[in-house]
Amino acid sequence: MATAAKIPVIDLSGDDQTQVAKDLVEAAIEHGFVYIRNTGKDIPVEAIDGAFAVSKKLFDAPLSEKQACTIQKNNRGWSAMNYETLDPANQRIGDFKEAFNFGEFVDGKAQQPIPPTIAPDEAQISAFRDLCNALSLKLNTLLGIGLGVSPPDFFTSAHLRSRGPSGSILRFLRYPPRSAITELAPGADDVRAGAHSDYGSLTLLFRLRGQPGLEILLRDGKTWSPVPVVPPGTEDDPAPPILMNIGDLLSYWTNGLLRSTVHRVVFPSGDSPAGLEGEADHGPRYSIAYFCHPFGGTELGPVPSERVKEYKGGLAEGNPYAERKVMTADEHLRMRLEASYTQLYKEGKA
Ligand SMILES: O=C(O)CCC(=O)C(=O)O
Ligand SMILES: [Fe+2]
Repeated sequence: MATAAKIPVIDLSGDDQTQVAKDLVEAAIEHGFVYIRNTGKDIPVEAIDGAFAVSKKLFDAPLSEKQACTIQKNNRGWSAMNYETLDPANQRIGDFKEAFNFGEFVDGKAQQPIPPTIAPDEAQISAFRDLCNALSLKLNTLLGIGLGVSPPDFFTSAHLRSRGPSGSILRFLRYPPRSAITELAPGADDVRAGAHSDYGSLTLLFRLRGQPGLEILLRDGKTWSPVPVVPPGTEDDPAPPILMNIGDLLSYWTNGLLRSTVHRVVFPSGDSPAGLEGEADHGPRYSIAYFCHPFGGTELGPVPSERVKEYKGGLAEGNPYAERKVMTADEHLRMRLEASYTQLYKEGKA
């Protein structure tokens, strides 16, 4: 039986920030994933609880309200069950999930249609997105310091709003239990989210206790390893850690030194795998992701860092996108969206 991934847990509030930066970079090189201990300093626990409450409300809203917000080529809005296919080469049908993507807000107002059911919560969603953005900037700064990039704020400055619009997205996700799916009943090989790497620079992921399902592809390129929601040492924290992972753009910027690790979400298997006791769940699963992107025109060549220059290793296993194929952040995003939303882009070409 698969054993839980041994992903390091980091406390960003450590006194020695140089050490924190180094630990973060080592985890990003070795695993591409790191747990950020959540003691409520960067993102208050109430803000996370509040965001999950709004997410539940959103997905429970009448279908017509969600359909009126159907996802567009700007990557904003609602994607219905099976609409997105994260691993088109290997999936029989699309992901068994619903998702809602929020792009930027201006003065607390969404710049896209949102379901009337959550209109009273608009400012709260905007504030949560801001908190995620601030933590992402902090992590980008630490990565720059830990890698010895010159200047150390190289990554962060590519993410400043003043540089221009970015593809950053706050995403609410709801995965129904297998038992609740009547049409297109999932078969043994079907997944809640197909194997993929993330499209931005880095991702923050919020999960709920007892709702497992995320797996990462290990360095052998074939073993899937479950990622516990509450890893050892964090059981008494006020909230599960925030999971941070490296996306394709930080892989490009570092010639693959930082790993854009392939991951997926599966249906619960029934038993708790070793290290995941208490995480066998049969109800719906909710998660929230913040996909941090630099401004769209950002060029993705390798950054000025000796560590990056010296790196002659490989790219993340099973990730066909870990090597740069395009020049800018916008071009990359467009390439990835075209591959996972075939219907949306086919309609446009007709
Ligand atoms: O729901 C999760 O745990 C992960 C979702 C994910 O990987 C994604 O949306 O990119
Ligand atoms: Fe992902």
